[in-house]
Amino acid sequence: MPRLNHLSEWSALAKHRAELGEVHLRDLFAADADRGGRYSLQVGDLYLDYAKHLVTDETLSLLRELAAARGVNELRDAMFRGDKINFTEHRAVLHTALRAPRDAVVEVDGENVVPKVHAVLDRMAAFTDRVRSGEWTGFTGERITTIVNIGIGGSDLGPAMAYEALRAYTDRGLVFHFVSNVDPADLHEALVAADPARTLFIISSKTFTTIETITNATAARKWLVEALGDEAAVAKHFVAVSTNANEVAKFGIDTANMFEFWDWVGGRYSYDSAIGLSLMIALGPAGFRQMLDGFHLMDEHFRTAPPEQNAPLLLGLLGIWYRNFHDAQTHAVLPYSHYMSKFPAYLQQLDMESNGKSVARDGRPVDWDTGPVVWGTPGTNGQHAYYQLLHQGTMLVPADLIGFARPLTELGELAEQHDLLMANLFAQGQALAFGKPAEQVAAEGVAEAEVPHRTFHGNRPSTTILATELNPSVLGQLVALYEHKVFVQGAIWDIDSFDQWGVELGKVLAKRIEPALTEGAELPGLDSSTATLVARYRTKRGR
Ligand SMILES: O=P(O)(O)OC[C@H]1O[C@H](O)[C@H](O)[C@@H](O)[C@@H]1O
Repeated sequence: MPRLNHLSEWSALAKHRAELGEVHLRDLFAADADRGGRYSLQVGDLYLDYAKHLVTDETLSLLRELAAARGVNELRDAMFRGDKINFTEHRAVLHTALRAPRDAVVEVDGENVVPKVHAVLDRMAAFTDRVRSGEWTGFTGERITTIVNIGIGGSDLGPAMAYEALRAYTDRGLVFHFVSNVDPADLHEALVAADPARTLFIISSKTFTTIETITNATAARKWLVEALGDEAAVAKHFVAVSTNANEVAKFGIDTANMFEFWDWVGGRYSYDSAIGLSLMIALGPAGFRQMLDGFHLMDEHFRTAPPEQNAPLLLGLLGIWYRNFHDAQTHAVLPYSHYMSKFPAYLQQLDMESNGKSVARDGRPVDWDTGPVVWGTPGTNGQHAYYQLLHQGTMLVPADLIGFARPLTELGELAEQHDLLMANLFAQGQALAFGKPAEQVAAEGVAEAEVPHRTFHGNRPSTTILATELNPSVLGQLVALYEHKVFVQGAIWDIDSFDQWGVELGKVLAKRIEPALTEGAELPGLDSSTATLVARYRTKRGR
């Protein structure tokens, strides 16, 4: 297959981009009274409005032609089939099997993995029921009331994000902490008010060798054993989630208390696996299943919907349009929901660890840009902080505005504020797209010298995702939408979206540097900048 930028479909898009020039959304809307209706999709509970994008019918069809030329559908089918599309690690990529129904068949090396998936889900559900009912007690017979997930990256961000998003559906009698940082402050804050006799630790690590997680888990075990005065307490207060039974046993957790997953689940695609155990305890097995069904709904949509109606394909292609043909370097995700506060951070790993690559499948450097910086915080807070740059800065920042039509019933009378929240979402999409022309500003009587400062050029693209309400299924649909969007982009950029070699070097160097900090070990050949920092640190640390 020719390199991406040698494809005629690529050149056609570049030519089209030049021809479109600075066409304004005001004109695109004026020319088509039904643009808002035509440029929209409904998938499950998600309504996607993509009318406020700098695209025409021709742009969209050229983008779809690029996807076809890059074999996006073929690679998608290979992923769902269990082919080893993670080619640098020779692994299948089957997070979609984690949410497949019980009777589905997905084979890896000739073995159907779906029964294994459901066997673990069943064990998780049984354990969850025991913890929630109080049947599973701590070492001294007390009921478990605090659950601490210790994990990092994909073994933290998914459950932490989803717990926050779905708080209203959780057992409010249980307290949850998600400890990830090797900064001792993180564990300290989780334990400071916790009662050891009532605390359950879930040690979540695909490899069970991640230094931050093992360090925190070791400290937690020490805290527990010291408090309860018996090593035997570990069995009642520690469970593990991992693919690596040997390391779990070495750490001292009985593998009977281990929940398994597999090497064909990438870390950042893993929270539907046993990595979601803390979340399942929070939601209960039925809520967790609703979430998995939401994921599955989007999987099926992605797998079967025609290109014109395929939401992940569309979002992926729009991202390509801005990244590669408008030089947009970042992508903002702006949820208009307080509960979704951790969603952008979750997407950062999903997107940036997947597509922050610069080597193509053929081993040569890419000659095109790949993944953008993904960032964001909940609206409306961002409006009073960085939206200034979105509206009047010099960068083009495509944005996803995410909102929910119905407020949660739990909010009671407070739900009245929801309309104001959503009015802000709609207003921002409108302001970004259409701006406020100088003539309009001047007509309002603004002094001439101030007119340019108060003018909004507009033409800043956004997708609006309006979901019915925030619930487990809808969250699953949303996350899967982004997973598959990232997949589409990786396929087009011709990179391996499922490895993460870029995180390795720092880990190796940290291991080398640590003995220099603790024991003053020599570090031959250390650069003068790092050497000075190390020496200064030791002095200030009193060593
Ligand atoms: O689950 P673990 O093996 O502990 O890995 C935790 C995380 O750390 C790694 O360095 C990777 O960058 C992540 O993809 C992974 O999710």
